[in-house]
Amino acid sequence: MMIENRGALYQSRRGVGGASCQDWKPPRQRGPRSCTRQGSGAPAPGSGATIFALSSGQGRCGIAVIRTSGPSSGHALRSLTAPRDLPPARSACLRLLSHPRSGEPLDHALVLWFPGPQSFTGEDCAEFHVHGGPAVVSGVLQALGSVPGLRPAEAGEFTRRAFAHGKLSLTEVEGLADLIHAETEAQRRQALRQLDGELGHLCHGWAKTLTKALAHVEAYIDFGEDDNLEEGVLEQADSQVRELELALSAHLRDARRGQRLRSGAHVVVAGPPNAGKSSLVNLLSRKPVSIVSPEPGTTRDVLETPVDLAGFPALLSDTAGLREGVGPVEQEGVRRARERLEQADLILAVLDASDLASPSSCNFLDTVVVRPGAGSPRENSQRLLLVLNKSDLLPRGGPDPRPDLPPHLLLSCLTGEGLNGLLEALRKELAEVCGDPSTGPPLLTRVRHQHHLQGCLDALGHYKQTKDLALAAEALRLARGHLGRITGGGGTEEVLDIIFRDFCVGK
Ligand SMILES: Nc1nc2c(ncn2[C@@H]2O[C@H](COP(=O)(O)OP(=O)(O)OP(=O)(O)O)[C@@H](O)[C@H]2O)c(=O)[nH]1
Ligand SMILES: [K+]
Ligand SMILES: [Mg+2]
Repeated sequence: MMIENRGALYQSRRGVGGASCQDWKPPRQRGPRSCTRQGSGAPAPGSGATIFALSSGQGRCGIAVIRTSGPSSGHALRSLTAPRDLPPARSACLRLLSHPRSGEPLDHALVLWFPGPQSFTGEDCAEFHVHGGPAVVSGVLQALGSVPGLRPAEAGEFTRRAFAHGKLSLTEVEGLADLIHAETEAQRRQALRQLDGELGHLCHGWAKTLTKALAHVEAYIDFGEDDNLEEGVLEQADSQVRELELALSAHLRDARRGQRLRSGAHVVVAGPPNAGKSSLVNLLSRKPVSIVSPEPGTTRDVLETPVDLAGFPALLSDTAGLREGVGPVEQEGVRRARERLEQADLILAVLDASDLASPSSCNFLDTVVVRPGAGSPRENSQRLLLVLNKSDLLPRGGPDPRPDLPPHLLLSCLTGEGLNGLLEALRKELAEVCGDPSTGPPLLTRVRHQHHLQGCLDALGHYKQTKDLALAAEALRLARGHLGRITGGGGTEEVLDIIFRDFCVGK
């Protein structure tokens, strides 16, 4: 805040809108999942009804899990297991399930009873672990449908109810969606950390700092002329805001990484014709994605394939060999290859180790790899791994073919020699590109997170610029509102719809 003469700038006794920092409820502390949290802002769609769904995957399987959530869960469980009573809470019991109307036996199943609020959704829940045959599953689903007050669940409705009852924050809901969809180890780690509430905790910590700063500013507004007020309250608020700005900026700089970890890093394989680019793509994706042939200029289009590269998700692109003076079709391929290179997060630059002196190799080294000392560091934080392929064609145990080249790896796609070294190098590079979910700070995996952090930062910018105490307090409230929305406070229905759309029925 740029306050020059505080006495003269005193504006109002309570700031704009009159809301004090007391209005803001500190978010739930992590603890047993039994506690409920008010004010998540999302009404559960159709809450009141009891929902049921198959929660395990579709199709024939050993065990299928069907669950219910809502006030009639206990009644449903009793109806299907009559004449037995409800099992003890949270312990598995073997029961004969029968149709409540016809009495026809359906299956011997393990049943579980989770009285609310100590359940996933916070409501009364029941689980039926039945044999996974399609007829058993549909029989039990039909039986549940015949119990009054029960209806099939919509996609994501269990999780939405958990959110509405304060069992999960919005970032945790996103973590859960990501965990269900995680295809690589790094994605799983990231999702689990988010589900465990790490990002939420970070935001809560930041929001707490803002609440303190706001309290200081409001105290000054209220008692600025009082002698009792501790010296330097506004300076304290300013320094808290400065620290927060630094922290938020650091996280925003990393924002792209988390998004890459969610959707896959762009890894582009490029090099002169016949270097073995397609051979490498096939080797890394463990399937014949691209045609390999001794004829230079085989690959023309950009061929994309999603792969798990050393535990990280990547979109691997094979491209046409870069060379000049070719026909129009190959020329178009070369143009597309160059275009794709610009979008790469990581370039896998491939050269034929036995052909490093050819004009196309030299040209590629000069224009794409850029020799040390010859050019500036790569723009836009793009990374590059230089791979000299066909090492099997070099004399065995001979010297490095080109010690003057930038750091490089030797590989033979033919024999597989050097593949482990390449995967290890890829793991390190991708940890830079996507962030390392085993060690790094919590990642911002969604544009939504980035948007609100930026909004918070902008509001802090206004705080610093304004000379008006009331507006400064308002800017702090706005900044805190953005942090709250990351974890789900006051979320609009549309945002919730988008997030819950990631879920399937039964989750
Ligand atoms: N000896 C040896 N030959 C290889 C190796 N890798 C690929 N080749 C051969 O090199 C030739 C070219 O391989 P490709 O994978 O088609 O090369 P490319 O870079 O995709 O070629 P273009 O798409 O034409 O630019 C093929 O005959 C491959 O069998 C290797 O490690 N050692
Ligand atoms: K080729
Ligand atoms: Mg090729």
